[in-house]
Amino acid sequence: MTRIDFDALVALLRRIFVAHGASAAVAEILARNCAGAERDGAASHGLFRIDGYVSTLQSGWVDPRAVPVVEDVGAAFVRVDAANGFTQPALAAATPRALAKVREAGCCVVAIRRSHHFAALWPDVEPFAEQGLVALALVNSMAVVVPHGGSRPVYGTNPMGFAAPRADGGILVFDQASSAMAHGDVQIARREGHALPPGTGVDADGRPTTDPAAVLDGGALLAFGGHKGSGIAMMIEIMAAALTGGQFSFEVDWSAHPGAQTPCTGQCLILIDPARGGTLAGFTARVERLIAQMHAAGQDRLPGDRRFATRAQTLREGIPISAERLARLEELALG
Ligand SMILES: NC(=O)C1=CN([C@@H]2O[C@H](COP(=O)(O)OP(=O)(O)OC[C@H]3O[C@@H](n4cnc5c(N)ncnc54)[C@H](OP(=O)(O)O)[C@@H]3O)[C@@H](O)[C@H]2O)C=CC1
Ligand SMILES: O=C([O-])C1=[NH+]CCC1
Repeated sequence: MTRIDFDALVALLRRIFVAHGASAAVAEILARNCAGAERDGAASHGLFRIDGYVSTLQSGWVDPRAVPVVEDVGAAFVRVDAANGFTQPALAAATPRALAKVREAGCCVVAIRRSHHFAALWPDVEPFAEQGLVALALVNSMAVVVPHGGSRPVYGTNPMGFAAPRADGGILVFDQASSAMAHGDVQIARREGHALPPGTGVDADGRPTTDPAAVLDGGALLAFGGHKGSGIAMMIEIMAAALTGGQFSFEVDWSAHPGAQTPCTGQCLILIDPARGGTLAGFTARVERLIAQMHAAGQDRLPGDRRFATRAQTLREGIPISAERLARLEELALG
């Protein structure tokens, strides 16, 4: 293992995206996003995803030069047509308008459609919480999750990311799939030869299995927490696809693009100015009171703590990377 500096990793990933057809603006956003996941130790959506991005770009399934179209459709509603590009550039394009609406109306819905999301959600919500806002992001993906009691996949792994400001200027963040495990982690388990915990998925015949290959090759994942997670996955389909005009996970059809891996669906963000419920200081004091009770009850760490600790360490010491992976990235950067 060696270590790479965050900025050097961003520069290397930027070269890979540009070499595979991305515009400079899209490459910059995706490179920061993916390097940020690796920096934070978010393995399922860091460098592990680069081969998937590249094979998707080579397949012609996504437009890496897409220019998103931002539509102002109400006092607190912004719609974005990502134009078959990646979601993060569409969100970046909508952000100034959305922030202006939050300042005016106290809240804003951002509804993004025709968008590819292949990443973690916390990068989508953290910047808003750092500006004193509460942010909730919902994304659907590709049909790999069986609805509770069903026998074939309908839902995506449908993550939700939530962030809120804290009293000390920090933020509280959670970000999780609504499946028992993220699809990326099942792929990592197969690569590393690990069994899955019982209750993660079923094989092609609908039988419970702990074999990641059986889940990935014709099987499916289960929602976390039985019917409760299944209900959340359903809600996310409605918010990220029905509300935005994006595709449901079961509508994603990339069969004409062998190698494609990025689901083209939709994303919904809800931004709220907590000061409208009183004052920002009052809100953050209430958040701290809740956190104090959680700690007092024995919760030893908050969601986000592991990532923030990893981030602090890797920014200090560099991001660990194997020589083999670094060589592979250098090779991909040549196009
Ligand atoms: N784009 C897409 O379509 C999809 C993306 N994803 C992404 O995959 C990533 C991983 O998802 P998933 O595997 O479900 O996430 P995890 O189960 O690893 O973590 C979910 C959340 O719980 C927190 N957490 C974990 N363990 C504890 C603990 N013991 N006590 C308190 N909090 C804890 C994590 O904080 P911490 O981060 O600090 O560990 C995180 O905020 C997410 O970033 C998600 O957005 C998933 C599905 C689809
Ligand atoms: O890990 C996951 O479940 C996914 N990540 C991007 C699409 C689905």
